[in-house]
Amino acid sequence: MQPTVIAPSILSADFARLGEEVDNVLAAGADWVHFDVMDNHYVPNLTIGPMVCQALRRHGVTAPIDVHLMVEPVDRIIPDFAAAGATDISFHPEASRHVHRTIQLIKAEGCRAGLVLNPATALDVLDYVLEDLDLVLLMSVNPGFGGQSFIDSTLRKIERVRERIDASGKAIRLEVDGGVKPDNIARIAEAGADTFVAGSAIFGHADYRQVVEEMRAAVASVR
Ligand SMILES: O=C(CO)[C@H](O)[C@H](O)COP(=O)(O)O
Repeated sequence: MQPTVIAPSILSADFARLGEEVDNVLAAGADWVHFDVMDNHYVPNLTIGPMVCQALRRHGVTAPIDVHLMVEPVDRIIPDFAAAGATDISFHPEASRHVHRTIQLIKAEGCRAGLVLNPATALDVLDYVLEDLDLVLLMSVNPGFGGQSFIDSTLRKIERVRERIDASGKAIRLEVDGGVKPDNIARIAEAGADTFVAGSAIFGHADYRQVVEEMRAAVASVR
């Protein structure tokens, strides 16, 4: 299993002070910046694009930027995010005509490639591409909005994906996104996740360091 990563989703940050918010959450001990891109087409919400990613790099952010593309079609925007400083780019299989080709495109652009599975997406989609991936991102809410409740059936899914990653023998991260909080993160880690996205739980709290430390301690208690 990969070392633990806590990746705050900036979807719940104060966009009017984004650079400062990202600085503060990284100073509080977060590992990655999780960057949610919504197009009002694949999901019914609209957020931020490559210019904002580039602005964070220009602001001085050096941490990995983990881009979650909720965008359809997806291929055209991938080079723009790579040029803007993304390190990890994940996409939904439904948003790509040719999933294998999209994975190769992300890698050719110098980024780590992830596939995102919605709560109702079957694991079959991993059958012929798992070993090409650097990351599997399991959504534990339906994509589109922050602040939703964790869907408990995701725990069984995390276990199944953990088995498949371990059987592959590859260094593939298992990331979970949606409704992750200090009081459920241990169960999520126990099921097999190593990378944890949390938006409202972190940015909705006055003390980012306290939440990040609480989350990391909860994960450490079961790993
Ligand atoms: O991808 C997302 C929604 O599509 C968000 O990253 C996710 O929901 C995180 O927010 P929260 O921790 O508040 O649930």
